[in-house]
Amino acid sequence: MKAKLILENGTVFEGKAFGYIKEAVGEVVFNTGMTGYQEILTDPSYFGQMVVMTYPLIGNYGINLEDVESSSPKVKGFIVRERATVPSNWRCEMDLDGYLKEAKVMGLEGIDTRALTKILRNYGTMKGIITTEDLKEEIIHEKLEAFHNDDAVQQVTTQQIHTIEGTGKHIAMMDFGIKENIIRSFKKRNCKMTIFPATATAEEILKINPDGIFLSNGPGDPKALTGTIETIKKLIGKKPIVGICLGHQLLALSLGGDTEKLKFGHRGCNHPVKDIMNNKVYITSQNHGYVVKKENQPKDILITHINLNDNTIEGMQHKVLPIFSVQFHPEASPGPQDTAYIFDKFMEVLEGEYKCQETIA
Ligand SMILES: NC(=O)CC[C@H](N)C(=O)O
Repeated sequence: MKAKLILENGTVFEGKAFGYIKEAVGEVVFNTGMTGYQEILTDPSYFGQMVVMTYPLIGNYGINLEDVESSSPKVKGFIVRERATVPSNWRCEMDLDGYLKEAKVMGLEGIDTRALTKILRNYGTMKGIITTEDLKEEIIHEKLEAFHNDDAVQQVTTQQIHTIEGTGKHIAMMDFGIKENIIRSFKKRNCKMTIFPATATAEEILKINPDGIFLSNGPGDPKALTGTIETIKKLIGKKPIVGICLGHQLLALSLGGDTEKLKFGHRGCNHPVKDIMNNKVYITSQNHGYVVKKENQPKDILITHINLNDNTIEGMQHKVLPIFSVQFHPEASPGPQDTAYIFDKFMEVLEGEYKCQETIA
C-alpha cells in the first residue's frame, strides 16, 4: 500500500507502508548504523521517535527474540530505503515486517533515505507524519502540532520496584527506559540490582542501602524530568553514582549544569570519542538528541570524554565525590564494545577506588 512521510517543513516522501499499517506521528531522527536494527527498534530511548536507517538495506538477517533491548519495539515508526523480504540467518525467528505488525509499529520503505537524512542534517530534527491517506494541509499541521513526547519516561519506566539477584555489589538502578544490555553488563559483573521506577524517591532508594546508584538511559528532554532532578540532588554525596546518556544529562542538571538540544543528534555505531584521561580514542555507540552544555558546566566537574566529530561533551567526573557519567553507550547493542571498561571503572569505584582525573594526571 502506498504511504508517505510528510515533514514539518512540508517535504513529502512517497513510498510503501509495511509493518502495522496505521498513521504515525513522531520526531524523525536518523541512525547511521549498518546493522543493529533490532536493538534500535527496542531501545526505549527512541520512544516517540520515527527512526530512519541510512544504511540502504534493512532486515536481511531477520529478527531473533534474544537480542532485544526491551520487551517490544519502542519506536513510533521505522523508515528504510529497501526492506529485505527474505531474511537469512541461523538465529532468525521472524522477519522485520511480521515483527513490526505484531508490535503495531508502522514502517515506510522505498523512499530516498539519503535525501531525507540530508534534510534533517541541514534543517535539524523535525516532526513528521507517516500516512496512507491524502490529508489536508491544516489537518497535517494540527496533528504535528498536537504531538509531544513530554511523558516519554513515564511510558517506558518500570511500574514496580524489582530485584535481580546477584552475589556481588548491590546497585540501585533508576530506570528511565533502561536497555537490557546495561542489565546484562552488570549481571556479568555479578551485581545484585534493585530496579526503581523513575518516580522513586531518594528515601526509597537509600532505604535499601545500595553500594551504588545507576542512572539509566531514556527518552525525551532531560529538563522535563524536574522531579527526578530533585531526587538525584538528594542522592549526590550519599552513594557512588554513575550515569549513562539520559542519566548523564540528569546528573549534569542536578549538579547545576545545563543541557541543550543538538541540531540533529548522534545516532549510530561509529562515533569517535576521546577519553582525555588515558588519551585514547574509542569508537562508540550513540543515541541522543540532547547534550550537556559546555557553557555553565556543572559545578565541581571535570570533562573526561569529548566527541571528536563535533567536540561536544561525552563524559564527566566529579572532582571530589565518586560520581561519573558518559553520554555514549558503553553497553553497545548495537555497536562496538570498546568502552565496556566504563562498567569496570564503576565496579572499581564501588570497591572504594575513586580517582579524580586531576590526581591521576
Ligand atoms: N539514549 C538516551 O538515553 C537518550 C537521552 C535523551 N533522551 C537524548 O535524546 O539526548
